[in-house]
Amino acid sequence: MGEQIILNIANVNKRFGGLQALTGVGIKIMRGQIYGLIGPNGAGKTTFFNVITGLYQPDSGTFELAGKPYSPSAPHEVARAGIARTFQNIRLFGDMTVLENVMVGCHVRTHQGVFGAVFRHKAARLEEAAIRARAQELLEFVGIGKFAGRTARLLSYGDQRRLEIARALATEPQLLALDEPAAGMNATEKLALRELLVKIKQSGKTVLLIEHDVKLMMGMCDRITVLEYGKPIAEGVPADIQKNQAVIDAYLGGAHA
Ligand SMILES: Nc1ncnc2c1ncn2[C@@H]1O[C@H](COP(=O)(O)OP(=O)(O)OP(=O)(O)O)[C@@H](O)[C@H]1O
Repeated sequence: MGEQIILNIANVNKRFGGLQALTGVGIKIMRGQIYGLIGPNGAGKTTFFNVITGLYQPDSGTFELAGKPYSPSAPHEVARAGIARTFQNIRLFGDMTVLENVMVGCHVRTHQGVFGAVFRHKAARLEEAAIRARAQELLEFVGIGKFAGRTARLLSYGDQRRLEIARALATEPQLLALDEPAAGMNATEKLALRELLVKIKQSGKTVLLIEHDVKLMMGMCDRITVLEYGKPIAEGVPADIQKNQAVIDAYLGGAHA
């Protein structure tokens, strides 16, 4: 089986008024990789992520998902193309149950959609049962199956992040994009997150993530791109990134430590 490029983005430029936030940024991710985006504060990581996922309009750039051009013109277009994302600040339906949160994600890919579910035709009822089972399966997969009936906002912080990941997986994405999934986690939760991401990779999914914890990234990513002041300064396997002088300088630079 040959390697397949799942995400191929080139030459992204993005300006905010007088600030050139991204200059000639690109990324090439192979299917089944965990791919990391790192860089000091203000390097442009979130901006690049927001461009990829349709939240910000780029000034230029080419975008391909699984060999097909996709338009990052709006978040729903990107979701339909097959990129699911999570956010730095957790965005769950806090008053719904844990299971229902994942079921919402499943509905993105079903025939009946939300209206079918509301009007409860027979076909919709059958599909609803299948969705419920699939949602439960995803909760087991991310390790929070026993909390299915709990109100989402009552989950611990780490488990809410797991729930977000389950909900994103429910849309059956080609690419899972995670914005700082370890933010606010303690060391134990971080290790558990790393295990989960490796498991997701082993299930055949591709993951792109931004993360500030460089050590965590080095131990988990297949490849890493480093941004500084909106420009790519290094790309490669963690062992090479760690030794790269430009990367070391960027992190030790102090101005944005
Ligand atoms: N909506 C916006 N309007 C104007 N400037 C912005 C906007 N979003 C980001 N910027 C600027 O673009 C630059 C890159 O910011 P960005 O948030 O992408 O960096 P980052 O690498 O994600 O940083 P951090 O690690 O702190 O999250 C910064 O100088 C920031 O102030």
